[in-house]
Amino acid sequence: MQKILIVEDETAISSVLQSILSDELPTHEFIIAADGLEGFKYIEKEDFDLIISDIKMPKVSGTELLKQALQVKPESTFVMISGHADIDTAVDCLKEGAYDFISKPIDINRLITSVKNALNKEKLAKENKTLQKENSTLKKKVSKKYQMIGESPALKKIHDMIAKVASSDARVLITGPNGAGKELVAHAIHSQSERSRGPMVEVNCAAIPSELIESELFGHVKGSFTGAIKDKQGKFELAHNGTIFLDEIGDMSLIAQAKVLRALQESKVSPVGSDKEIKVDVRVLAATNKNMQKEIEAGRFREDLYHRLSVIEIYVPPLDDRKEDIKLLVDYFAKALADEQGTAPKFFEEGALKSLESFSWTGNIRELRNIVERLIILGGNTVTAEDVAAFVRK
Ligand SMILES: Nc1ncnc2c1ncn2[C@@H]1O[C@H](COP(=O)(O)OP(=O)(O)OP(=O)(O)O)[C@@H](O)[C@H]1O
Repeated sequence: MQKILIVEDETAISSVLQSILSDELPTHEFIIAADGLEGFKYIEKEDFDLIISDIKMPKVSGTELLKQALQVKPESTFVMISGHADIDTAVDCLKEGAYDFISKPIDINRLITSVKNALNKEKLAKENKTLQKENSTLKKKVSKKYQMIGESPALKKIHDMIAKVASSDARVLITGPNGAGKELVAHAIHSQSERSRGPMVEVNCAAIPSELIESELFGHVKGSFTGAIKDKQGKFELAHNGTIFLDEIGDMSLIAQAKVLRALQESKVSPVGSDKEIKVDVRVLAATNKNMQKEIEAGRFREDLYHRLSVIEIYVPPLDDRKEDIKLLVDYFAKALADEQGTAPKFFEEGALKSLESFSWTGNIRELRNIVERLIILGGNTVTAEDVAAFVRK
């Protein structure tokens, strides 16, 4: 039940207020306090959805009550009641944080509107808080999904680099073989940066046909080419105030590279078929498994774009160069998979771990994760070296 506190020293007025408002708001509970002091005691003890307070009262005035209450309960919503003589004080109350004021003699319609609006505001504020909580839980879940496990010197160095670059807007090129964790690095940079409140938009440059990449990145207007049946926003625009992650940038066509270069130079994008330019504030992260020097020498990648993208370069080494992380990764994946399936995590015997460490992991961490999943499904309750020998062909 929603609760409203009426603080008023004139009992005639407080009972009229209560009677009018309880007709309008029959499901609300009303509590009356005879002065500011009593009102404050109630506020300390209970939470009210709305406090209606007279300004002029003996002992503690309405203004004082407002200040004190907002100190202990900053989210309280106040509607003040003022006499003709204290309109200025009423305006001051608004500056102090009151939601509204009503002057005496009280106009009933004005009172009801103000009270309903104030309650609505309170309801919206509560809903907003719940949404914020849900959002932070979701963010925590997402950041768990992108957790980077490992304590090898190589991984520690990567964590240090991420912490250093996250706070800046510098462009970062993340290099390393397939499945090594480049996407995780990109997510970690975004989530540790100021931009984490904004979007992170990922584009897999290798997966988009070259004739569509321009429209994908910069958007298009209806009718600009066959199939453009309506206006479409590009990924750069969608990433405004956030981060764009250009994955597999080494596979981007030279034509698209020229367009991206222009977007980076001017911080503006032009949708296909439009002469309009849209200003975007986007941090660019890119990743590739290609050797960029070779790509440049072969004329497949523009050197000027490479320099623009690689202000900072983070190299994620293959798993074979950090085998000391295998045990931690196996434990982590075993636990994550058990959580997903709602089962107890399986234990990997020392012998099983030793075998896994002896392999060469060309598919890197992605491959290790798949093998752990296979062993959990096919192996015994405890995964042994024999299980590894039986189910992993290396
Ligand atoms: N250090 C790590 N801790 C936990 N999981 C990891 C780690 N590194 C990679 N992974 C997991 O391995 C898989 C591959 O990682 P990711 O996609 O980041 O690699 P990538 O280098 O971007 O690969 P590709 O070049 O193929 O896109 C993902 O499921 C990722 O969550």
